[in-house]
Amino acid sequence: MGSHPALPVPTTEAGRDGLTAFLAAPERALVALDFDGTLAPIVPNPEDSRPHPDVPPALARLAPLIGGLAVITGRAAADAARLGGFEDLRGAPGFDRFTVLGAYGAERWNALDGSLTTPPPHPGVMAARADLPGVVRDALPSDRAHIEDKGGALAVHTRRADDPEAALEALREPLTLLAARHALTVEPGRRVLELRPPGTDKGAALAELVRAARPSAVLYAGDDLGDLAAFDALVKLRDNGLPGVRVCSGSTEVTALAEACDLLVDGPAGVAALLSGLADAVEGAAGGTPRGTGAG
Ligand SMILES: O=P(O)(O)OC[C@H]1O[C@H](O[C@H]2O[C@H](CO)[C@@H](O)[C@H](O)[C@H]2O)[C@H](O)[C@@H](O)[C@@H]1O
Repeated sequence: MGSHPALPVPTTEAGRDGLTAFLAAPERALVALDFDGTLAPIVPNPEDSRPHPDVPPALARLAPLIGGLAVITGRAAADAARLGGFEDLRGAPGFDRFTVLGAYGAERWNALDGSLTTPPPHPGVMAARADLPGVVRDALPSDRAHIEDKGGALAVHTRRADDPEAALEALREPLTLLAARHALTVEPGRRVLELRPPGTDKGAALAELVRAARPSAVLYAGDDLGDLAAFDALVKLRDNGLPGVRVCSGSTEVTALAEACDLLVDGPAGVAALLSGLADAVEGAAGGTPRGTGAG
């Protein structure tokens, strides 16, 4: 890896190779980013989630310099586009190729035309919706949890409970049984257990983006347990010859990603600094001129 003062150095050799390959041909590189905890700081109410203030300018600088930019999130795709302010970026340089893969890859929002693709409602979600309030009440007679109805999935949050970790543990078994009754899967996350349709994950979503865009390198950043599937997919892609970097947006709530990553940064502020550092490095290498129109 050449010297780029604005860029942190990955701690693994594969990560350093990934970043070197990224910077060698940024106009063919793919950047895929998780939303909550990676672009947006964690807040008590999911509806209040917004990108860190340094994220939009960093994305605006980076998008025209690279081959492809995507958000892969557990949020509904339309919700992420709205909360992320991505609708406002439509028409901005480089955002014609920007896409949000929501619901762990089951939904897609395209910045090019604002189109949204969602799967038909899953019967298990519809059935579990009716049972869920009672199951939560029975599991937590003396504490509270908040149900987030995402349309295609149901998330039970304990962040606002008196004892969030104990509440999560009390919910784990009853929610697992409820999910099994309705052919759903339980997706654990930061103080949340989500009931969602099976059949996709962030690893499959990332692999599909790579299959479609055929980038020369890929960088994925995430913070939560659902992002481990994307880390695993990136390792498989690397085994098959595609260089890549796994970036962890660090937190004290989830440590598994920090142990599995090539580069640890300090939460969404650190992710924004990394994105901006990438733009600096690309612009520096090109003598201040944006590098091209991309391959995505
Ligand atoms: O894949 P992501 O973009 O990371 O989305 C995962 C879940 O994120 C949201 O929940 C998390 O963020 C909330 C807002 O900061 C926080 O209150 C909660 O404790 C976190 O778990 C979102 O609400 C979920 O729907 C997403 O699945």
